[in-house]
Amino acid sequence: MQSDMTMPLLAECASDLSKSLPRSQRDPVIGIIGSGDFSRSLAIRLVGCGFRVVVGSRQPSRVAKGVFPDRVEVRSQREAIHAAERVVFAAIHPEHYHSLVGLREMLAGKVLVDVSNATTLTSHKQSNAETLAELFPKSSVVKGFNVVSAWALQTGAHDGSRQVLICSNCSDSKAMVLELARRMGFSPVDLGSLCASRGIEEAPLILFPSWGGPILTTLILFIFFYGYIFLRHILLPYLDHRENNFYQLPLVTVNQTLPAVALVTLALVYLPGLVAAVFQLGRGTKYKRFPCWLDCWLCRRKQLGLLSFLCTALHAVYSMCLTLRKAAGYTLLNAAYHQVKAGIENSWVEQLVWRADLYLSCGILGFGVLTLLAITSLPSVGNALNWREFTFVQSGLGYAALALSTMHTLFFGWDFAFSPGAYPYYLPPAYLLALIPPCIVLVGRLFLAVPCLTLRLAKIRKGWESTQYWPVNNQEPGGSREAHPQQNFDDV
Ligand SMILES: NC(=O)C1=CN([C@@H]2O[C@H](COP(=O)(O)OP(=O)(O)OC[C@H]3O[C@@H](n4cnc5c(N)ncnc54)[C@H](OP(=O)(O)O)[C@@H]3O)[C@@H](O)[C@H]2O)C=CC1
Ligand SMILES: [Fe+3]
Repeated sequence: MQSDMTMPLLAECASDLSKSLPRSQRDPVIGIIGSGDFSRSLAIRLVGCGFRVVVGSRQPSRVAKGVFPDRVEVRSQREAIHAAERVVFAAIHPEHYHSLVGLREMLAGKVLVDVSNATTLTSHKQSNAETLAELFPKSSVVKGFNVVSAWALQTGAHDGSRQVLICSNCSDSKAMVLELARRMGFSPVDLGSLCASRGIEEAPLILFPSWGGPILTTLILFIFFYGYIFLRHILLPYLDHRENNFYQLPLVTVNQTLPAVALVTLALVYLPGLVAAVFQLGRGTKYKRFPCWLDCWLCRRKQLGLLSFLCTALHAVYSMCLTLRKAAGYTLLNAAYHQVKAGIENSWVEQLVWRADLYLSCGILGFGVLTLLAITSLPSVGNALNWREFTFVQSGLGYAALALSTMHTLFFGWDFAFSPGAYPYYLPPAYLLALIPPCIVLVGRLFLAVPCLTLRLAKIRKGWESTQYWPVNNQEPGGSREAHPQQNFDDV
């Protein structure tokens, strides 16, 4: 590595990068080898951030006009490396790295950024960045800009995809690339030495890393409620008195399961916030780390909320299709026949009409608010909101959605839960079980709204700490005391 030899120059360049330079000839020149898709996205982003870019192609004349913005120069690979002050991106596939060996001396002393992704998950292979470092021992190889899709490079999407992972054996070169990433509007994460490069390269291959837990939770809830409803409504009546309800399996049982899963999942979105608030109140500080399980749970709320939304949407569609079923037609005809036989002319029951209307209205409103929550959780929409608006939508409207869904279920149950007929085989209806978590959350939220608790929590979230956390020789809060650089989770 060239860290010793190039240190003063690299440091100088790093400080250059940190300055907000006007778009002029003084802008740092960045070289990109390769004129493919990634190169194009990177170049657009770089020029947009005030850098001058020279793309190095094997055949510059073959690169169509308009592929790159006008401010990007497309030259030969040699010219691009020569023009680049310090940083050269290798935006070519790793299989072709050896084709650059002839340029080794030109690349000596420069920072060579490897952006390649792995194509397969292997535990024994050398990473692409390590291969590049072996091929170019006189250059400082920095691994970086992975996980970011070409789309994110172009749009600068304000979500997790803004995070770029960076590692290198040369700390000065790494510092420079970290600063470059920051100037490009990303949130770079320093992962240490080049040993971390394989993990970085393989990161994009790991599918839905943050969805595993929420999907598994939803699946377990689905299996539990489906099994429970099957047992209570279908299997036990069949074993008991040969009542054949198996026709309910594909639609009715699924439609009873979905709202139960949706309700519990939605409660699981708001439960960790309450638990976190209880932790903060109990500890009297917000600077102490939450337990890992709570941290992890808090980070999965968006996914749980979206899965709850999916179940609710499916429940809405299933419910609308219920009347289209053959079974619904037969049931209606049978009921009409029995009514005629019994000589009943008017079957209108005012109370049941109110019940059905309130039940439907709460359901529709709850679904509407949940849809709004799902839309605002999209990065492009969420970014258009300021912090207070986002908190209002995600927390205020979130609780409204939970309350409406709970009321929808309560109106569905009406007073049925109090009749002995609701407990065949001593099993309560599934919706009663599903009501437990949201009721805990709503009651917990009301409890936290008690003024003395709200005020204490607000103080803690503004940085106040209980006296037990003051250092012995500095009994004044806020004095020279340094906050723990740990958990700072306000959004609970
Ligand atoms: N960090 C991230 O998230 C992402 C990283 N990548 C990585 O970026 C790299 C480039 O990907 P992408 O732009 O999609 O690929 P493309 O196939 O679109 O472009 C590759 C370019 O490499 C150049 N090249 C240089 N030498 C050779 C050679 N010997 N044979 C063939 N081509 C050569 C070509 O440009 P020319 O003909 O002008 O020389 C070609 O346009 C890959 O390593 C990929 O893994 C890609 C997407 C996202
Ligand atoms: Fe419903």
